Amino acid sequence: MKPKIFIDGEHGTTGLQIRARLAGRGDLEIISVPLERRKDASARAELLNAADVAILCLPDDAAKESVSLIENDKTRVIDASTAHRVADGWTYGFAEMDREQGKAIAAAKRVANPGCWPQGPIATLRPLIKAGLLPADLPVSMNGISGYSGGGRAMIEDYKGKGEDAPEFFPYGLTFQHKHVPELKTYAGLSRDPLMQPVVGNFAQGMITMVPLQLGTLNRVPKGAELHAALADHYAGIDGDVEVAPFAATERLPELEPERYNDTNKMKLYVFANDARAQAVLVAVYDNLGKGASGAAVQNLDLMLRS
Ligand SMILES: NC(=O)C1=CN([C@@H]2O[C@H](COP(=O)(O)OP(=O)(O)OC[C@H]3O[C@@H](n4cnc5c(N)ncnc54)[C@H](OP(=O)(O)O)[C@@H]3O)[C@@H](O)[C@H]2O)C=CC1
Ligand SMILES: CC(=O)N[C@@H](CCC(=O)OP(=O)(O)O)C(=O)O
Repeated sequence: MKPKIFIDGEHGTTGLQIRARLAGRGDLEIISVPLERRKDASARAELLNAADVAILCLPDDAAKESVSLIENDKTRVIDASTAHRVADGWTYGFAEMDREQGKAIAAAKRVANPGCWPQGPIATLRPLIKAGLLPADLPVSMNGISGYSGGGRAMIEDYKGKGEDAPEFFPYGLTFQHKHVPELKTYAGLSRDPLMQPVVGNFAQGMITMVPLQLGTLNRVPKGAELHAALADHYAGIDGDVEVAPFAATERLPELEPERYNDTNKMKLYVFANDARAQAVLVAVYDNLGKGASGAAVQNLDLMLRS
């Protein structure tokens, strides 16, 4: 029998992308709620309990409701919302973050799909902190730019409605309480709250995250080549969609543009450094709707179905 997959929120931005990525998959049976009944709890409960895997592409409160509607031991869940990312009993769905994380996801009943912003900084910081090259108590800031699809249907409609009048570069999160701070802190392995300074741009899809590092105050200042070697070593041992670019000193790199990996599940990491200044920047380029959401959800689904 083919595994039954229910995408709760299948008519929203993330849900539609997951549907598109699963279209033509003869190994799965997609079970579905009609558009007009998408918020009907009894219709969703029926499908949630019939599914082998339910993928939740909903606002946080609705995702929590969906989990509470599951009354059996069989239905496994991938939650794309922020609701369960640091919750007990949930496995964080970033398969490449550790050597064993893919196995943990494969065995899990409840998987929290990562947020788009934290994945890049986690991908770079976690291996470097684990390798002892950066201390856990390093004060970390991150910045970056995301396409407006990161804000879901409401933001997409807002940007499309404004057209040319939409801001090209719009910083937000200016109270420094972005909803991704807890998962970024937890999975990067930081002991202090990171400062997140996101920007949304006037383009639909794709993102870049950057973590600037002032290394001069550390007891032992790592060289750029050491940071790069530790990252390259981590990802060389892990099957997945994260790649580390060669270490190169360069003023500008044309491939550093946010839309570069759109419609893929790829994430590419870079280390830029100036040893004389004891400064470095860790960069990640990926698709907010790919590795940042729907692509990661499909990657996690495949891991879970193989177990
Ligand atoms: N967009 C992105 O880049 C990313 C999004 N996410 C997360 O994924 C989740 C979905 O986001 P996204 O797809 O962007 O959001 P959208 O707003 O585009 O889609 C959400 C969907 O859920 C429906 N919905 C809303 N409330 C309920 C409810 N109570 N019961 C059932 N369905 C409901 C919405 O219907 P209606 O539109 O009619 O309200 C809509 O179809 C969110 O938690 C988001 O934070 C995660 C990573 C990245
Ligand atoms: C551009 C934009 O607004 N992006 C969203 C993040 C999208 C995302 O990752 O959402 P979840 O954590 O809910 O899954 C934001 O910063 O709130």
